Formats: sequence, C-alpha cells, structure tokens
Amino acid sequence: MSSLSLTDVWKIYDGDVVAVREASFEARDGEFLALLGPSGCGKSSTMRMIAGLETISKGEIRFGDKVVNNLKPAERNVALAFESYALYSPMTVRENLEFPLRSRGFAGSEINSRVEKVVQTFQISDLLDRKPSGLSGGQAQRVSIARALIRDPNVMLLDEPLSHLDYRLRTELRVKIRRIHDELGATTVYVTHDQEEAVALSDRIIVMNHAIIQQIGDVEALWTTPVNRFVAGFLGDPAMNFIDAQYTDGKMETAAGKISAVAPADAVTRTEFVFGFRPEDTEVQSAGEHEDGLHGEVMVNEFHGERCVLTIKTTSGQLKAIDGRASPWRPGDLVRLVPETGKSHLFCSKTGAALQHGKEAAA
Ligand SMILES: Nc1ncnc2c1ncn2[C@@H]1O[C@H](COP(=O)(O)OP(=O)(O)OP(=O)(O)O)[C@@H](O)[C@H]1O
Repeated sequence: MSSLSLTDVWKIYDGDVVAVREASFEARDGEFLALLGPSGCGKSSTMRMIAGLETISKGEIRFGDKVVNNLKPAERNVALAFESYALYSPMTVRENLEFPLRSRGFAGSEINSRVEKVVQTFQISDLLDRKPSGLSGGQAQRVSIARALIRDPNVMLLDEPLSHLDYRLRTELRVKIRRIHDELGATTVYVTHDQEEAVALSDRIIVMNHAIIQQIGDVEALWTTPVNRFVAGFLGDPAMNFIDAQYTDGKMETAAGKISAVAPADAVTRTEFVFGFRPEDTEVQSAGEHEDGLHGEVMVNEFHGERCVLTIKTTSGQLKAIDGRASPWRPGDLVRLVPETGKSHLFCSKTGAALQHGKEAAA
C-alpha cells in the first residue's frame, strides 16, 4: 500500500483545453478519498493521469516517495474500475476475473479462492461463463469492480463504478466497496458526481469545479465552512438557499424581508453580499404581523416520510425549507422564513468566496 500525492498537476488537451488546473492533494496511506464534482469538471482526467492512462501535462504524481509520471499503467499496480467497464471481450467473466491474478503469477488455489470470494460479494456467480457482450450494463459494472478489487493493489481508482446500477443495488454495493477498502487497507480514490455517495463512502472529499479543486476536507468541514458558494451549494439536498442581501442600519435587508443579527453589523464591511442558509436550518412560521423574516407563499409541500420539503415563492426567488413530518402548510399559505442565523453563510456577490467577518475566507 502507499500514499498518493499530486503536486501542481495540469492536464491540457489539444493545446488549449484545460481539464485539470494545478491540482494538488494527498491521499494518505489507506485513506478513502472521493473526487466530487459536476460533469466535465476534470474528475476522470485526474484519475486517468493517476492510473497512467493519460500523460501529465505539468506537475508530479507520486506513490509513496516514488514519482510515477513516466511509469506505464501496469508498473503502477493500480486497480481500476471505470464507468465504461473495459472488460476483455473475448474472455468469459471468470477469465476476466482470473486475468489480473494469472498475470501476476498467483497459484491456482489462490486464484480459485479469490474468484470465489469476489463472486459472492458482488453476486455474479451465475455470470461466470458469459462473455461481456452477454451482460447488462449493471452486470458488467459489477464484474468490473470485482476484477479491480480481486488483487492487492497499491492504489484503487474507482471512477463512477456504480453509475449503471439501480438505487438499491448502488447503496448495497457501496457498503461492500467500503468494507473491501477497509480489509485491503488500500489507498482509494473514488470519482462521483453524487454527493450522497461521496458522503457515505469517504474519509475526505475533494470538491472540483471547472478544472480546479475548490476545497478538500471531511464532510463536517465542507458542510460548516464551505470556502465558496459552489461548495456550499453542491453539498446538501435540497441545496442551500442563496439570496442577494445588503446591510443597512444594522439589519440585513433582502427583497423578501429583513433579518436582524446575521452577524454584528460592524463585522460586515461590505454592503452587498449573498446570504446563504440551508433548508434544514430554517424555521417556517405564519406570516403574521412580524416584520422580521423572509416573506413568501407556499407553492409545494412535499412529504418525504421523516420530513416535509417546502418550496416557497418570494420576491428573492424560490426558497426551500425543511419542516417536520406533520407540516401544516398548504399551497397558497403566506409564511415567514426565519433562518437560524448562527448557521448561515455570507458570500461575496462577485466572486462567490465565503466571507467571514467581512473578509474573504482562505481557500
Ligand atoms: N481526450 C480529450 N480531448 C479533449 N478534451 C477532453 C478529452 N477528455 C476530456 N476532455 C475535456 O476535458 C474536460 C474534463 O473532462 P473529464 O472527463 O475529465 O471530466 P469529468 O468531471 O470526469 O466529467 P464526467 O463526470 O462527465 O465524466 C471536459 O471539458 C472534456 O470535454
């Protein structure tokens, strides 16, 4: 096993497409890292450079102390499971699973016991004699993960490995992936655009957007101290509410209403900013006579079992609030949203950077 580090790594395609810009991070020995971001942000390019499937335009990648920039994929001892499966088509599923072990000289009995184990784990015993062309997308994906995890790699790289599976199987298999990671102790990087998957699986999350790493941290850090509006909005479902606001006479004013005491007035040196608050940190009250709060009209109240999600139309745009399972509000009701100000966030209107006491937070 080994740690993995990237130092100022760039990927530039065709001379001018910057897919990854100055990426630097370290996965500690045995750590499970998720690389999270929207489509096209550069996640797969990062993974392919770590795997050795793409050249590195600039920068350095190390496994432990060793620079691997010029090593071929086979020399890096990485286990790969990519969304596109990449199974060997002339071979049966069994032969596909045995291949990485045979090519490393494992004994026959060891091969049999390892195949038996992954076949059980990934529920693919009835597929062993089929060729990849006879598998569904979800079945091929399970075989691909099983093949990646069958040996003892230095580093496991899993790129959207569960994307073709239904929700139930996805949640089941992610638990198994995490367990195998813990058993092997392998350093793992897991690419996903699904925040729920990243949160459930990983020790730390790297959030990427537009080729740039935005923030690296555990879930708690990303949740409570997002460095910018993108990170704040990417984690959480429903996402954080954002509204334009300004400070006047010690109160925060928005088009939808006033809120007192977001932060001491003298702490906010800017007059205009974006106010962010999470739906779960928002109290919903009857509009009443109170001046304080964000006023609006209930559009939808969705029942989600343990909670209800309200969509409220305001002059600052649509906002979301989470209420208890017995939420009384109905479409057309006039309500007042009172964000829990201790848990709210302020962002620069121009750059989106988080503001802390009027200053931009360090990334
Ligand atoms: N071989 C290539 N040649 C030119 N541009 C490429 C190539 N591969 C990727 N790109 C571009 O690089 C950027 C990042 O792509 P990448 O596949 O790394 O993103 P991603 O975050 O993995 O996206 P997705 O989640 O959709 O797979 C995109 O703009 C993409 O169009």
